[in-house]
Amino acid sequence: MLSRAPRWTARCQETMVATASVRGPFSVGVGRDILIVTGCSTCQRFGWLKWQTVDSSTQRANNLSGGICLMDCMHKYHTTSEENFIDLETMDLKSNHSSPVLADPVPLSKSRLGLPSNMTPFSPAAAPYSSSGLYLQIPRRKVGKLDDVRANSWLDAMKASSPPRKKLNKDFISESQSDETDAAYRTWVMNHPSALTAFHQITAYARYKKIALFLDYDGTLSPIVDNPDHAFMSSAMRAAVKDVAKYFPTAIISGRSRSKVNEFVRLSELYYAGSHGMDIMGPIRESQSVDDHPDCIRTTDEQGKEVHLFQPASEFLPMINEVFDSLIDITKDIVGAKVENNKFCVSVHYRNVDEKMWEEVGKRVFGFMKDFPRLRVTHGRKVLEVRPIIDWNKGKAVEFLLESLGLSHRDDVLPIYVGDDRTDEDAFKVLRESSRGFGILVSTVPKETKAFYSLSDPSEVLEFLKSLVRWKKSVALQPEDYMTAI
Ligand SMILES: O=P(O)(O)OC[C@H]1O[C@H](O[C@H]2O[C@H](CO)[C@@H](O)[C@H](O)[C@H]2O)[C@H](O)[C@@H](O)[C@@H]1O
Repeated sequence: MLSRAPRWTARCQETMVATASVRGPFSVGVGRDILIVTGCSTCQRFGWLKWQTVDSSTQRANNLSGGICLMDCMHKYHTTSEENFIDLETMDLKSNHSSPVLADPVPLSKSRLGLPSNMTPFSPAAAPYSSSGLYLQIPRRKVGKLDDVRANSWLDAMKASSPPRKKLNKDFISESQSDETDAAYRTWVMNHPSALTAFHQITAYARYKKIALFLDYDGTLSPIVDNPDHAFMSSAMRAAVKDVAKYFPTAIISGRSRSKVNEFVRLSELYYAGSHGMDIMGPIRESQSVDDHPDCIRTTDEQGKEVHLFQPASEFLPMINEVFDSLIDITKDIVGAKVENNKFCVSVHYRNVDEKMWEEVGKRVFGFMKDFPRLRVTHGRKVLEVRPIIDWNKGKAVEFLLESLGLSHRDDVLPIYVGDDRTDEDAFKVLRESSRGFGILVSTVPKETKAFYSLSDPSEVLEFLKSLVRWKKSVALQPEDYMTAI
């Protein structure tokens, strides 16, 4: 049963399930209905709502009636972490549609999470509390009402999924709006300094360490373009990535299929992880934990080199293919919609769909995915991404690759992850929480992020990679430093 009592600021309305500030998993009940809300210990975000029938004499749930995911995180959602502060008041729980998955509508801020101002996501939590008063009285609701909770949020998320670029924005917003935008960006950059401006700081820290570089592809190495098949990287970027890979172990971790990203990058000196890290080709090292992993096999790459192939979602392949075909079919009459097969995930692009039709795209995709409880839908940049519900993401991929490279559990290793999208947050978080390395978010607009530094766009990423190489070459001229860093 529940070990901690929620701290309530209770309020219940028809359009809102409940208003509460709580810690840890809790349940809310009246009569025979309870609502269980759990947060995620990994993301420290609001997690799932489940509603259950409860035995009124024992107050124990005896029959699972339904559940919805309120975020795009699929970590283990059961947690007793005191860090899970949840503020339902901030959730806009209304609308009339039903779907199995409700994605995170907007980036969550500390206040949205209900974190007290003196508590960062990394600080130990506040005092424990007693186990009394577990149930909040809320009006009995029809399941339909709970279903109502969802749809507006995915539409909002679709709209917010790729804010207009700052430069473009300036063409059609007023000067004062532009000033405001710039001021917000400047404030944000103070909290997430530019990795170029702070380059000396980064290298000072990296001087006696071995850097391992992890790079996202779309929006990081290649600019965001309308046609996903045309997201080519420039030859200057290719040369820079090739160069950094000479000095630092470098991997690309993309939402694309591994073969597609390989085709774009065409560099054999890198390691590649496709499908949001669910398809990793990494080096063979003497790492028992990698070898022992049930989803990992030894094979050879195109050059005949022995490699590790790790595909933790391989059992989902037939299902993903089926979903891919169906999603093509159900969106074929929506002008501009494009469905992309990323092997262990499927992307439904709506960048080129008239905004008036976005809701229709969402309705059809979420409606269809209702029949696939083992798959989930997350939001990328003007794209809905369908993927297996497994506890695997880009953060896990970073850990796996570090292990494969023999770089885990070493104090002298500095992993750096550069990415622009929400799925990259899992990697930023892993690095931040392990205090091992740091993330660099590529963004022209302020975003809630676990990255430490920022870069505005791929052209700055290029500059950063070139600076790393220049720095490394200069360090290499100093033999003792070089030897330490190897
Ligand atoms: O993890 P990533 O490498 O960043 O991949 C995420 C998605 O990237 C691609 O879509 C994005 O870039 C396209 C090309 O610039 C753009 O048209 C689209 O709107 C963006 O969402 C890719 O096509 C998706 O499959 C990936 O999931």
